[in-house]
Amino acid sequence: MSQQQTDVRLIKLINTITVCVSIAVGVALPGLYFLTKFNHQHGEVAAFAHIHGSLVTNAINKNPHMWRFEEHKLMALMADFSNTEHGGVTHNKYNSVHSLLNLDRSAILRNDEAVLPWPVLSHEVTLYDATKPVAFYRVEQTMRGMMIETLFVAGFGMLLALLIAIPLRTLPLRALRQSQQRLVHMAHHDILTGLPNRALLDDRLNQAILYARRYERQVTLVFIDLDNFKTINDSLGHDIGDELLKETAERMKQTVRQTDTVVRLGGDEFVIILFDQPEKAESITNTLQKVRDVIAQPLAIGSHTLRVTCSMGLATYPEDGEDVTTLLKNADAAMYQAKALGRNNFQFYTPEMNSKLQERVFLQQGMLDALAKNEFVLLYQPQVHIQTGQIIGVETLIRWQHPELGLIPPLRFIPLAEETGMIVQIGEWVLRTACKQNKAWQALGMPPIKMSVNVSPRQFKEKNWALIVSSALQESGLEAKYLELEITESLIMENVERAIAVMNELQEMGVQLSIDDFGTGYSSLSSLKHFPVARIKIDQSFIRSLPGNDEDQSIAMAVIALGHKLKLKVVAEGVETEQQRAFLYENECDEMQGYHFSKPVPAASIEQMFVKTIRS
Ligand SMILES: Nc1nc2c(ncn2[C@@H]2O[C@H](COP(=O)(O)O[C@H]3[C@@H](O)[C@H](n4cnc5c(=O)[nH]c(N)nc54)O[C@@H]3COP(=O)(O)O)[C@@H](O)[C@H]2O)c(=O)[nH]1
Repeated sequence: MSQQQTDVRLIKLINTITVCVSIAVGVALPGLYFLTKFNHQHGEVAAFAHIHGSLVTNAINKNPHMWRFEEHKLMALMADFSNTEHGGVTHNKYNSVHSLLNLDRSAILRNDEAVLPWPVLSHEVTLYDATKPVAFYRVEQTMRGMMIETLFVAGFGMLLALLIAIPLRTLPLRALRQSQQRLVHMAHHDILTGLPNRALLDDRLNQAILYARRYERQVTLVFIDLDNFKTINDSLGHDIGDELLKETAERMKQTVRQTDTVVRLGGDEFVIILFDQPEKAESITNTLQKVRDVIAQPLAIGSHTLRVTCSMGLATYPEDGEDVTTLLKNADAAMYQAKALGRNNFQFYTPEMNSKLQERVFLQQGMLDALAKNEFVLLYQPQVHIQTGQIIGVETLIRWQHPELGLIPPLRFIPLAEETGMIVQIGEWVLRTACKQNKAWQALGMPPIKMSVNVSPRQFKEKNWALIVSSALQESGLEAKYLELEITESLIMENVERAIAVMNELQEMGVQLSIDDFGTGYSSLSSLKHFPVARIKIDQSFIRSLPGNDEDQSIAMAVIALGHKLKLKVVAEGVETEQQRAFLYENECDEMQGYHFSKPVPAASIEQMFVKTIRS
């Protein structure tokens, strides 16, 4: 049954109850009053008739032949009884007419000649001489007074019924109306922020498009996604995340015009409909800048001061789409482009963006069963001891052998896997395969080397991550000391305490840890000494311009010195030239990895490298 039908039924029920209660009060009250009064008066009249009747019967019995002639005496008796208290019975306030009647019911005596006002209540008793009926005694009383009183009570009853009926009907109807309004509001608004939701977005955007079509104006749809919301939500909890969303929503609302609509699509995704735009880019840019600035303002929640940025994508009617679905799809594509371009910026939609989004969807769907179809492959890049030139380990690097797109590099699908959570399964597969491969190399008689595996933030946050690592080691039979997990600096900095706890757990298992991309993640140098890591990897961006660039020289030398002071091994990434190798050799960097020695290669190539090394 629809909500509308239920409501109609409820209204009918409320009306019926109101009518029933009104009738009960308005009719039953005077009815009850009348019945009580009637019974009382009827009883009184009957009592009078019996008492008087017995007195007259006494007179008859005393003087069986003469009582008919004792008119005065009987009259006095009747008058007496009709106006005074007698025998414990108080006389009724309504006048009574007492009559002594013949057997043919013609009057012998009557105490009052006045005609009693209608309606009249009467009671008759038969008078006997011995056992023989000789007369009747009748008492009559008017019910007029009682009827008038009943009318007053009826009037009062109706007033009371009205007083009850008004709130009885209006209160539940008001509550019903309020609940209907609440339901309608809930159906069109987001509960957390109070902003319009997707359903209302369709309606408002349609209206805006119709208006723009008629007056030859434009409508711009801005798709907004908060950049680092997920990290905040995961690390500080949902309550803080909710507060952040509420405040961000309020800030956006305050920034745009009242005719514009801010919508929450869900999660950390918002949409703004910029209504009635004169032209496309220029005037909008100011608004977008304001929205971006207002979102980026620091926000104090509890003891935390939070900063979020946002990525925005824009699609404009009519140029980028003429209906709600197309505009939304294109603004979404533009937003993804903004994300891909480093976040915290806005992008206007271009048709090429859709092909990127299509690829994204295509990859996302393909990734779901790529594991089952065995489409992922691992390459291994040697890590070399700079002083001896010996391979001391390899870094595991994934590739996706796509049946249609060919070999896909990790940067095209790992961020997507990270976003969708698929990285957890993929990462586990990489870990297990890498451990088995290293053990297989050992079984082939190769000298034991260290196998480095990249750990993504999402994987590291898994509650049972350490357990997965231990199970991969057990399953492969690889000793923990031959496994190294590479964790990025920014991952550690997301939640330093937890990262240290997990790293300690892994270190206790005997697994080695290294900090990847060192120098790019703003880790505080003081906290570095608490990280249970064995190695730091200088990011390739600092190696690329060596030895020519003075600043990169200083950074590389500083990282090497810092690492050695903390008793850590230092590895240089992305070493491509002999000059770079020489610089690192002179500055006592411990290990290196890069195209200068070898690109990432399949497992068989690593085996051949070892065979060559042994032969030479
Ligand atoms: N979570 C996981 N991340 C992974 C995994 N496999 C790879 N990745 C990450 O993807 C990023 C890109 O990797 P890739 O394209 O494989 O690039 C690596 C090397 O090929 C490249 N490299 C190495 N030497 C050189 C060089 O001399 N020049 C040059 N231009 N590039 C070089 O560097 C990448 C290795 O980077 P890093 O991991 O920082 O050591 C990359 O971030 C991978 O981490 C995976 O299984 N899981």
